[in-house]
Amino acid sequence: MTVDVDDVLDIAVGVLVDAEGRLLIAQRRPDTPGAGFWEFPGGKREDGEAIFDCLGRELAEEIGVTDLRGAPLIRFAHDRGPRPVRLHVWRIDGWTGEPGGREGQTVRWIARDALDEVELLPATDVILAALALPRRYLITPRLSGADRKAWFGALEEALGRGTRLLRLRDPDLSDARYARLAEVVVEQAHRHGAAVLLDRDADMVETVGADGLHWSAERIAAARRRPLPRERWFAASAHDARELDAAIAVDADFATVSPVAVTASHPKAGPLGWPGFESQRDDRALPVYALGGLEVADESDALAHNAQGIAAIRGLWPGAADA
Ligand SMILES: Nc1nc2c([nH]c(=O)n2[C@@H]2O[C@H](COP(=O)(O)OP(=O)(O)OP(=O)(O)O)[C@@H](O)[C@H]2O)c(=O)[nH]1
Repeated sequence: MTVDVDDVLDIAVGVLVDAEGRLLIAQRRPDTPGAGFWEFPGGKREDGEAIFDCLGRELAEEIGVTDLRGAPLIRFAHDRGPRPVRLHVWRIDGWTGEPGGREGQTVRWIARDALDEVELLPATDVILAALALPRRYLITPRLSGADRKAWFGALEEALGRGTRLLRLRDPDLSDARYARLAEVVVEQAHRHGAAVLLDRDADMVETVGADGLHWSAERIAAARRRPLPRERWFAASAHDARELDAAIAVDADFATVSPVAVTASHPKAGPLGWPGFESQRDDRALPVYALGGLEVADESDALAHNAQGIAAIRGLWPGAADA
């Protein structure tokens, strides 16, 4: 008998999101591993089956929906459940049919802010982080040396165009000046429902009412534990697999990996390219943005290579491309 060295099971998972933003969850039946826990519907890939075909088959069998419309959300491996699995998770925004428990399982729609009322399968936190994060992550260009009015005008335009997550980056500013800027930016961003991450000490997040931190790979390497509670975002910069592992070790919610392409801000760094990005990112259990020389047109490549989306300074800053 031959032993399958890759004994990780490939599982296709679909997160159905309705018009109100609620999610469809199903309770595992009593006779299955993980019985009683709630999960997103899905199941094991059969030999030779394409993963999206597997998703279509499982969702038709389990909840009676077909004709799925959606996009890949995240692929990650974990061994926190009954057995090691690699989850291929899709966000599904359109389908045909009325979802219901076709195999005797209970299913229900649940608002995201009610999810702590139910016991979810371990590692669902990774899926929820990916769902909560946008496809685009704006890193602000330096304000120092720029025209202040134009900078704030561009920020307003970016927020108006739908930016929902940004990192305030200005390494030239002292902590005191950075904190003063952060207060203004947080207020402006919150008016648009956008979250702001800072790259300084954890205390400043509280002081200026920001939404979290994004630390450099050096700072992550020196950190002993997560500096913020779970309610805030904690993000990490990484450039390779080792730095991503360091981010996971301090319980980061998500990371960036760079540089994917040649960048204006770091011209000397050799780009990874998409295959390099995907092999460094691998199937680690956290959302990872692709960063470095990317723009909106690169988003579909990013999704195809297991990225949460793209992070960028110039590529997402209004007017930067023509500057
Ligand atoms: N469907 C689903 N499975 C998940 C999630 N997270 C997670 O770790 N898993 C794991 O992935 C595996 C799914 O296997 P399954 O038993 O449901 O697959 P299946 O529908 O083909 O089952 P079957 O063997 O009864 O036909 C389980 O070990 C489950 O614990 C999730 O969010 N959704």
